[in-house]
Amino acid sequence: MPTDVPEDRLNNEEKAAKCDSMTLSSTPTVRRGSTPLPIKHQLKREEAVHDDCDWTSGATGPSASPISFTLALDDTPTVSVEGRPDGPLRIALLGQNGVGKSSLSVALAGDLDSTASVDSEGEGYVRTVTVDDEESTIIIFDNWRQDLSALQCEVCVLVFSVTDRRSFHRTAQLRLLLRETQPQTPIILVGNKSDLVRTREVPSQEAMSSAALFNCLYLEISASLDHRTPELLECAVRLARGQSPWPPGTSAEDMCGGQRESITSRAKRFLSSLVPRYPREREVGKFLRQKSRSCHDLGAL
Ligand SMILES: Nc1nc2c(ncn2[C@@H]2O[C@H](COP(=O)(O)OP(=O)(O)OP(=O)(O)O)[C@@H](O)[C@H]2O)c(=O)[nH]1
Repeated sequence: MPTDVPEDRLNNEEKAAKCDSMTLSSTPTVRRGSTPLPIKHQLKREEAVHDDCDWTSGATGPSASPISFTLALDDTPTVSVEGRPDGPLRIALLGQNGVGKSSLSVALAGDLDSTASVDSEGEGYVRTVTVDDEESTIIIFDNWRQDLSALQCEVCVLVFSVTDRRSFHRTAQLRLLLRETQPQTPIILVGNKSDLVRTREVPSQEAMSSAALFNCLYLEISASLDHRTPELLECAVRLARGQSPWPPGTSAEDMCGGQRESITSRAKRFLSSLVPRYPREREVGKFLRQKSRSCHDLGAL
């Protein structure tokens, strides 16, 4: 597994840092997904869109196992936060443009009118959440645009779109950079847009394997449909607290066990339950098979 970070990519991150003076540790700024970005950000967005990520990462094609909520490796991924952080828990969403970070941060922020604060000063959604009967204040950072080494957060959520292979490659790059700059920060790999089944480019199995390489969680969600976003939020909060991502008293087996059966096998099971299994039907089947065989042997007619 490569550990060296390509120098040009690091330079890009440095360039991005120079272009932008925002810092996470200072007062956070807030941006809604629909808020137009300043020109300099739009330019950076363009650059990122045209950023050529030519990483090969295995087979493409239809998803072998469309598991939507999965633990990649073991049930206790590296949790590096020593003790409980004092301040708000910072959750940073990173990923290529258009993968759904803004949509996800809004989904994670919940009901903005009552639970999250969005103002013109910051760049993050602040809300109070109760996870496992414990209240925590969290800040969700939608879009980190600076040098990754300056990123300060308790959990990094690397988002890609399952319909965009390049965005998946981008998360691999980001993970390498993060492991270089802050190896202790827990990472959650998130495959968004799982609702777009027909245009999927990244099979679940491949994403899981990739996450396993980095010993991080993999979750498949749909920010638009708010599918699995509550689970993501809970996992992120627990990891940020320095806990296991799963609810107390449960394990990865408990969490994923009920979802192991793929949609394909569920569909097969459903279809086979529709096929009549009466003796008369069997008789008809036998007759048809005989007839069919007889077509190959005209002498039998
Ligand atoms: N079908 C589907 N579309 C989604 C989902 N999440 C986001 N989108 C759409 O994807 C597009 C991009 O979403 P954004 O949330 O703006 O993505 P982003 O990563 O914040 O993009 P930038 O702000 O450019 O970095 C929008 O049209 C969203 O409606 C999803 O789960 N399913």
